[in-house]
Amino acid sequence: MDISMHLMIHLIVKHPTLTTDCSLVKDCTIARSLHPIMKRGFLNTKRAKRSVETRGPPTPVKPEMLKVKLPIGKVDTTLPEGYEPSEAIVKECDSRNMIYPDNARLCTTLPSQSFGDTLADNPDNWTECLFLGGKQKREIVSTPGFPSPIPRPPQIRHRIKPSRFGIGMFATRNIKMGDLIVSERPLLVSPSALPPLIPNFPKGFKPTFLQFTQGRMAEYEKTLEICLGRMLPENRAAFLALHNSHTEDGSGPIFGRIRTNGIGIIEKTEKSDLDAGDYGYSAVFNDISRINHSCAPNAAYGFTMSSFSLELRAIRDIKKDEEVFIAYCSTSEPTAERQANLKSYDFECTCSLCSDPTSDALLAKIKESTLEPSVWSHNRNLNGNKDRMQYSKDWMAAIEAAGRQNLKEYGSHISMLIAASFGLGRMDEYRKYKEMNEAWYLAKYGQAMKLDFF
Ligand SMILES: C[S@@+](CC[C@H](N)C(=O)[O-])C[C@H]1O[C@@H](n2cnc3c(N)ncnc32)[C@H](O)[C@@H]1O
Repeated sequence: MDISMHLMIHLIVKHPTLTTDCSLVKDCTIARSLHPIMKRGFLNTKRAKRSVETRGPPTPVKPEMLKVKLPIGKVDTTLPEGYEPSEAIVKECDSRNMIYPDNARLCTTLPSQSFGDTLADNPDNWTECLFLGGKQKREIVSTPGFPSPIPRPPQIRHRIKPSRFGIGMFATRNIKMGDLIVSERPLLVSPSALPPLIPNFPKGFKPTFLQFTQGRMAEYEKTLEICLGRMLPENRAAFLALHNSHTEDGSGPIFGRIRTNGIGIIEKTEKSDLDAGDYGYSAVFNDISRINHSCAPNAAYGFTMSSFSLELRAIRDIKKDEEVFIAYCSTSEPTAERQANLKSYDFECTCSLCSDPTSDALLAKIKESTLEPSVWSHNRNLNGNKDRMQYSKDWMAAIEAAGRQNLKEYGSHISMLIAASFGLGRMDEYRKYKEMNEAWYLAKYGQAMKLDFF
């Protein structure tokens, strides 16, 4: 008997539901029991009787209670006496299944993984995904080319090691703007917002908004435990080794790490409401989640659906041994707004911009610099094009001196230089700015955004 036959018999014995044509790790859906435990004989136990007595059916909830304002910092995390998160009812399904009800909480592994596969079999790794409904899985799996191998730089260009801010990522060689630093498949993808899980508080208990949110987070943690339980042990250990800046606000250890390390990869489709399937999704990574924040970052990222990986690229040239930074918040906001947006990460930013009192005034001028209509108007006049070139070169130099190449205005000035150099027939400069433009766009928006110019 050959080794693959041995393996198959072993798998079928170990996983009796497995048939020879279905060796893939199964999906599962997660529902909730109204009561904490649902085992044979459950209703005869003391705990169950108490539960049946004290818990009613979930009470209707006012929509404002479901608004996603998560606590940060140190808050009162006590939950009412008698409350326990509901037990999850897990139902396995064939991982080739694509149709799931909109309200299903679906755990699936992408790309599909075979039973017994190890990271040596697939160094590109797998992602454990929690989706609300089947829409995201259908969209991802039907992406042309999915699952393509993750792109790799020609040599390893990053290292994870201690930094001023805990652990961080560092460049192991000089990296040019636009170059790939690393691409990585997430360990976990899950909804960016808290799903609408209503806690079953004891009958008659009227929770405050904070208590209600604490209950929702406790319920959600149970779901996340199931996702984590499906991971390869190495991936689970890597996830749990990540930093958690939400240890005192009631987020569980898994949700806390998602809040600390998650990077938005799938936008929600509707801005205003959070129907199932319209949730945005965020991803947590082994290496990329170690990158610290700067408001003047030297790297940016884009998610590529076909390889299901995040591509991290240099948004400006990076020197060997320099720390790699991304921005955790929008960098086109003034300092006070940025600091407020960073509160949930539990640190005060001390980057070169946050510590420079003149940086907000310069930011306002940079934004205005691309709004000037005379700069953009079609200009065949030779002097006009010369003026435009000088204007954009000066602004690019100012933006570079501030290390703010990640601002979209930097890209606008490169585009302006392409047009003006073309108008002046300066083809060497034209080619130089066109190359720069390609590198910058790739870093800023990833593979998804390709710009055709001239
Ligand atoms: C996504 S983790 C980054 C990796 C983290 N340094 C680690 O040790 O794993 C985010 C956390 O890193 C720290 N951090 C990131 N950027 C920082 C900065 N600019 N200043 C201070 N702390 C920072 C904060 O503790 C933040 O909650």
